[in-house]
Amino acid sequence: MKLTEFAPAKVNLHLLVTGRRPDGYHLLDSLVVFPPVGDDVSMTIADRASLTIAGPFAGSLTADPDNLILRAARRFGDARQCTAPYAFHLIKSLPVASGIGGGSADAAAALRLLARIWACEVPDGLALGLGADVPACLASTPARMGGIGEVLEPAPDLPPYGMVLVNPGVAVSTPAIFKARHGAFSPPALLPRGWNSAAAMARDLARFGNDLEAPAIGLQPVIGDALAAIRDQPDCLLSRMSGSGATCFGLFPTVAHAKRAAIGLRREGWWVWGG
Ligand SMILES: C[C@](O)(CO)[C@H](O)COP(=O)(O)OP(=O)(O)OC[C@H]1O[C@@H](n2ccc(N)nc2=O)[C@H](O)[C@@H]1O
Ligand SMILES: Nc1ncnc2c1ncn2[C@@H]1O[C@H](COP(=O)(O)OP(=O)(O)OP(=O)(O)O)[C@@H](O)[C@H]1O
Repeated sequence: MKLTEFAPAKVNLHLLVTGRRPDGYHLLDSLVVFPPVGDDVSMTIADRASLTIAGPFAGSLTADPDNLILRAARRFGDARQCTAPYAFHLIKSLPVASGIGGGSADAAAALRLLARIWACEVPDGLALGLGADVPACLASTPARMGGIGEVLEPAPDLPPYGMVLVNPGVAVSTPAIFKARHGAFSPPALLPRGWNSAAAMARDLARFGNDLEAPAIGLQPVIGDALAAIRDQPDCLLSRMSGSGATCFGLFPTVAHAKRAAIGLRREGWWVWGG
């Protein structure tokens, strides 16, 4: 029997660093959404745990025991005092270390697969122990993220909108970006209960940026080029970086506008999606 879970990208529509815990982790306020682009994780019964990887970004990863999928399976097995003798297969369609939570999404998909086959809930705290983005990716529904990533509240009602994602071909280390961030902390965003148009949503989000964008551009200036290229597309309502970068997104009035913009954004070495 083969079970499959889609592991959608996570996009931070805004990302404010609101404080720092004594252990060094940062407190965040973010609105996260999960566009319909991502990896696929499947699982079959086997003699022992294993992982194979295919897909456009398979070459950026090794299927070693440190892979977040195998880490997630081990942790879940340990929590249930059993092993997880499953063969996982990952189709890696998202760029690696790119601010859209690909590894977190894969780990969350592995947890969902095991929860399905074991007919149980994922134990409290297990997702967060794998990474700050894993709790949000476990649910993979729009959410307002707080704490270091573990506080998840319902997102405002979202209107229909189009989105492009652009990764300018550079991998970015999340700890390095947090370390490069200096200055005051931001207050959390004040957002309405919902928006009835993409333009209204973009207008409000324009007031709250991504506090990691400037440090990321400092380390990888090509991120600034990606943001400018998105902004230059017809009908672009807002362009920002997601997470710790380097992937940037643009908001558009409709999916059709976003798909058109994605065609205009194609560059050698860039990964582009629109939908
Ligand atoms: C920037 C975001 O993408 C926003 O959604 C996430 O907070 C990052 O989540 P993630 O990649 O799952 O992060 P983790 O693997 O838990 O942490 C990597 C490193 O990022 C830093 N980190 C991460 C999350 C957080 N709230 N504060 C931090 O300071 C820490 O140095 C940590 O050692
Ligand atoms: N299945 C996986 N997919 C991607 N990266 C993985 C995976 N397993 C382990 N990793 C490692 O995790 C690190 C972060 O990768 P990931 O793609 O999740 O970063 P990210 O998109 O910047 O995440 P975030 O938005 O949560 O900061 C990489 O250095 C990568 O080698």
